[in-house]
Amino acid sequence: MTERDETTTTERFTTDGGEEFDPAEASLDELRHEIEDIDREIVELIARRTYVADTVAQVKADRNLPTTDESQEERVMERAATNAKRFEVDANLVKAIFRLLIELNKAEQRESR
Ligand SMILES: C=C(O[C@@H]1C=C(C(=O)O)C=C[C@H]1O)C(=O)O
Repeated sequence: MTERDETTTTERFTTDGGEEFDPAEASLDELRHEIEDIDREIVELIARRTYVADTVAQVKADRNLPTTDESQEERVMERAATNAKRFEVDANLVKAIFRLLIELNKAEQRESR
């Protein structure tokens, strides 16, 4: 008997293949799968945001408007902070992410002009 066997009172589970595994590890695995799904959704949302911003860029180009719209950027940043508070996440962190998203769009918009 190993030291771990003597000290643990946790019920033992087996995988389909009959190997023993730690239930704490199993839930860690489930949680990581959940994170994986969320991460894919985040990338999908970034792609959607980028696509719409590209369309905005085309409209601006057609109307001879500049790529950058600082007042719109301020509105986006303010909304990001409001939503961060609503969902109880760090507003500075969320704002930093949105700053990056905006810069990403502007870099792409400049390239396509
Ligand atoms: C997408 C736009 O173009 C730029 C990018 C923005 C963004 O990514 O949110 C906001 C303002 C603009 O500087 C826009 O004007 O709405």
